[in-house]
Amino acid sequence: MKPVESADTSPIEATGILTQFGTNVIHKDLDFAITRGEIAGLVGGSGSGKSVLMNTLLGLKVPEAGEIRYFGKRRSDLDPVEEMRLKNEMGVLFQGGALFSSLTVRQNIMVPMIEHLDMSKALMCELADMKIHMVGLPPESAVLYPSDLSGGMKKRAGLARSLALDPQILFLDEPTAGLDPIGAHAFDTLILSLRDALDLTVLMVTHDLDSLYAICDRVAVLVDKRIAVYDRLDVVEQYDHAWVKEYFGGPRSRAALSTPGQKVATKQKGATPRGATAGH
Ligand SMILES: Nc1ncnc2c1ncn2[C@@H]1O[C@H](COP(=O)(O)OP(=O)(O)OP(=O)(O)O)[C@@H](O)[C@H]1O
Repeated sequence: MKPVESADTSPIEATGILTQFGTNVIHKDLDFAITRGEIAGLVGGSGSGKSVLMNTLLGLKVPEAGEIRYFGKRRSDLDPVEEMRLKNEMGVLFQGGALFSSLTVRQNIMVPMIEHLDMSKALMCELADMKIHMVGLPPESAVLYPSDLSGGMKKRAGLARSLALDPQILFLDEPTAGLDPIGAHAFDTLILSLRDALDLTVLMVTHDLDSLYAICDRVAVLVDKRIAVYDRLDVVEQYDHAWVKEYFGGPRSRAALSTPGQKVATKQKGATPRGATAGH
């Protein structure tokens, strides 16, 4: 399912983005392009517009100006079939998992399948159970309801649903929020292994410094309504901006860098210990 892909084009490239609500300008002259196969972190102060940017890249909010290309093509140039396929290429894990409380885990995962795939229910069940296995949930969780799940299990169930249609791009909104350090570390490891196994491109909005250091190839900083810097963390840390200095030079960042603990085996820049819970 790679209809709009061309080998060396960015899965998502946004240029000159302007978004606003009434007179409240959220992004101005914002440029951002994700490289295929990377895990990109997106950080910024509270209210800086990270979620709005994610929604804009997902196509849920139309920018007032600027252009977003998906695999090199403008959304407005896609025909209805390509548009539908593009939607299926983007999986999203919203904060809290956003599971339907009246459906079991398996049924939750089947929701996008029923909407978009033409196959038997039996096959969908089988696929849903594969996703359950993929995210490290026990098989018996298939018939549990969200209220029966722990916070970490809910995240995994949400992740399984976001993978239901085998997307190429995965959007994660605060995936480790609310998890204890051990659960968060396990989730980081899962994201990394899924990226490698499924050749995913991942955009992760997070306040979790440990996650940033553990699994992100590059980190984008959203300040002053635009992406001020988007690079490896060792470069971002040195970026000359007051918010960046405070965020990456503050006590929590130092804790993330120095606390002994587990490491996520990663192909990128040295993995970083997860110790104190980070956030801001
Ligand atoms: N539907 C909306 N209508 C009006 N204003 C909105 C809407 N959605 C978001 N905003 C505003 O856009 C700005 C950015 O919000 P956004 O949720 O993207 O911030 P954020 O960086 O994700 O913050 P946080 O880290 O606290 O979650 C805020 O000022 C918010 O009030």
